[in-house]
Amino acid sequence: MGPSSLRTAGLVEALVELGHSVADMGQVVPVPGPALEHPNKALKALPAIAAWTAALAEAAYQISADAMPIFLGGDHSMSAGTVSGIARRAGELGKPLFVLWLDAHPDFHTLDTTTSGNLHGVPLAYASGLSGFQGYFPKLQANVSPERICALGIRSVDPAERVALAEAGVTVHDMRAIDEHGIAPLLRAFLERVAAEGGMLHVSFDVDFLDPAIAPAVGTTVPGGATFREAHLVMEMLHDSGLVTSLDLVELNPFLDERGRTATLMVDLTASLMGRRIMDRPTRSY
Ligand SMILES: NC(=[NH2+])NCCC[C@H](N)C(=O)O
Ligand SMILES: [Mn+2]
Ligand SMILES: [Mn+2]
Repeated sequence: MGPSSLRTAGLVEALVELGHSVADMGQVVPVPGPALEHPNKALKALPAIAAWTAALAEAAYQISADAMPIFLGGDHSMSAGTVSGIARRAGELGKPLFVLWLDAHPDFHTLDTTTSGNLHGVPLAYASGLSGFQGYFPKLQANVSPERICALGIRSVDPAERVALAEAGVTVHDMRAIDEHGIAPLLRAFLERVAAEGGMLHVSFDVDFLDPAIAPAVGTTVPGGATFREAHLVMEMLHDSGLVTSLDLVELNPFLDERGRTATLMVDLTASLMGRRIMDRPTRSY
């Protein structure tokens, strides 16, 4: 329902109004795989998510050759496919891939460490090449280097994730860091790294990055998220950087929305990322 809701809220129209040409590629179709038995009995919908991951990785790899793909979810397990597919493309282009993970959660579980069994909790670990997916998820053709990942807005981390993030060397800017330093300097430092290395930048935007007061339509709300102004600032800085090459919009659940306000906000934030601005700015400000 998430993609339909984003379309209904006018995503395509907003992009066209900004001068972009948009091709709606419709739905990715997964090919069902065999039933899979895993020692972690908590895992939910493992064969289905493995099939989605394979189909999305292939779609992301293909589309990223000549367009800026925007992937509409669906829950965040989608990004196991999109990030790994983009990583394969980046590898072929000989460009380092960076990932900005906008989320309340790092989604850095493996199939062995998740206790909820919800596979939207694992995509970043999978796309980073962590072990513990072999034989269940598609074999990774390329991964994103964990040192090139920046997770921003984090405020709910499980114990196993905390350990794995530190071991892997992921940059985590939690809400405390945002409170203390402001969101702009943290993002600016990351964008400067991407630019210095001539990298591609994939942005994975989970609705629960936002404060539930402005974005209620998500199943995993956590209080104390990014404000309306912080979120638009992030999007505007990303636009000004000229570095973003692909985007995920995930976790929107319209059944939980109030008069479409979350869907509308996600469309408006995407518009900011794609060039909508209040006033023209004389110089780049990131
Ligand atoms: N994409 C998300 N909303 N992820 C939430 C994950 C929450 C928790 N860490 C879990 O693994 O169950
Ligand atoms: Mn997430
Ligand atoms: Mn989340």
